[in-house]
Amino acid sequence: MEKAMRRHFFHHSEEVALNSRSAYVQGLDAEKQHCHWCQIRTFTTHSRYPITIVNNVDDTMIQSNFRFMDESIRANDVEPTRKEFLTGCDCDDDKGCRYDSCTCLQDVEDESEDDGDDSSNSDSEADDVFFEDWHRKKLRKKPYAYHSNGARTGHLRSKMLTSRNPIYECHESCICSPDCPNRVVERGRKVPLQVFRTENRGWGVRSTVDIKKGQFVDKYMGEIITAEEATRRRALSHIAQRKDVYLFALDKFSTPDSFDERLRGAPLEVDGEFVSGPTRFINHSCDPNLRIFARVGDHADKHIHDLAFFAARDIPRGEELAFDYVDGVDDSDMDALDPEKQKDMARCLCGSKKCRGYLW
Ligand SMILES: C[S@@+](CC[C@H](N)C(=O)[O-])C[C@H]1O[C@@H](n2cnc3c(N)ncnc32)[C@H](O)[C@@H]1O
Repeated sequence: MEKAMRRHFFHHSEEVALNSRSAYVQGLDAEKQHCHWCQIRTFTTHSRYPITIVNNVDDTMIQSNFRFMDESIRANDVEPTRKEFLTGCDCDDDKGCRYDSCTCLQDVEDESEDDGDDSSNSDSEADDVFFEDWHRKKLRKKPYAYHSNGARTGHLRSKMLTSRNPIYECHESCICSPDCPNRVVERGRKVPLQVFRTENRGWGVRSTVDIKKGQFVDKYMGEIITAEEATRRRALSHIAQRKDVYLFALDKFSTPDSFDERLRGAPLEVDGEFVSGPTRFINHSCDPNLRIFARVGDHADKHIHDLAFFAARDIPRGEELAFDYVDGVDDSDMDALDPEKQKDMARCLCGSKKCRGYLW
């Protein structure tokens, strides 16, 4: 690790490059492109919320064919949505985005809006003044995904946190401002993350600050590829069915009778094995402190929705971050209950009291 640091600072620093012959400079540029520290330093939020890599266990480096990116990249055959189909809300006041008229929330199901969770953070006086007019009586509040007042502003509400509902956010095509309370994932990671070497499960991830229940941590990034390409990569992978651990299907809105043909067929997938952000190193736990949610901004981009990690409970700094790789799978369906099948299964080393014993 120390060797790699030295190589980084002394062998491809700006100063050396400027004073060198051009071929040498080109060589250094190529070297920089493959340097994990250089890749991380290009992240937009790195200076405020740095990502660090530490290994106090052994000499292992992050695999050299891995590349850190702070946004997913679309494969060439995955077309972006045509501009004329992009839409946003026309709320000219951010507070309006909490109400029925905000088109970003048009697909949010109208459940009881009072989940008992917002009681300590009921609308502020400013909110009350703004909506004391007839709007307040006429427009129904939507079950908003985030707290919008008090200490928990921007944190996912408890009811949402335990659900499997997607998150609908306002976004860059909307009239509301970039400060709209309904743009949490869009504003990006605000938690410094550390990729660290664990004793027995390769690399893992932790935060160097405390994280609050419901707080957004980061997105899962990778190459966005077609279902056919994902199948091809699974077949080619030397890690066989374990390739699935890096592939996430973007299937939250997929349904055979959708009017959007992109949602009718096999969904796109995100492959984070070789190109991804720090969340690609998050390990599994049977008693996880994170949950992953589908998040959509523009409704025309449902087929390419984000995958966003949120804290399922308060997480003290330094505690390893983990999510359940098989969240939602009924325990009774699991092969882990069958002693014959256990022979081919990977042992789970999460160490929690609730450990199911096997990863898959
Ligand atoms: C998405 S990667 C996570 C990062 C990985 N530890 C690394 O070093 O690249 C998933 C792999 O991590 C390991 N892993 C994750 N959670 C584990 C657990 N609870 N027990 C044992 N191995 C685990 C398995 O090898 C799994 O294939």
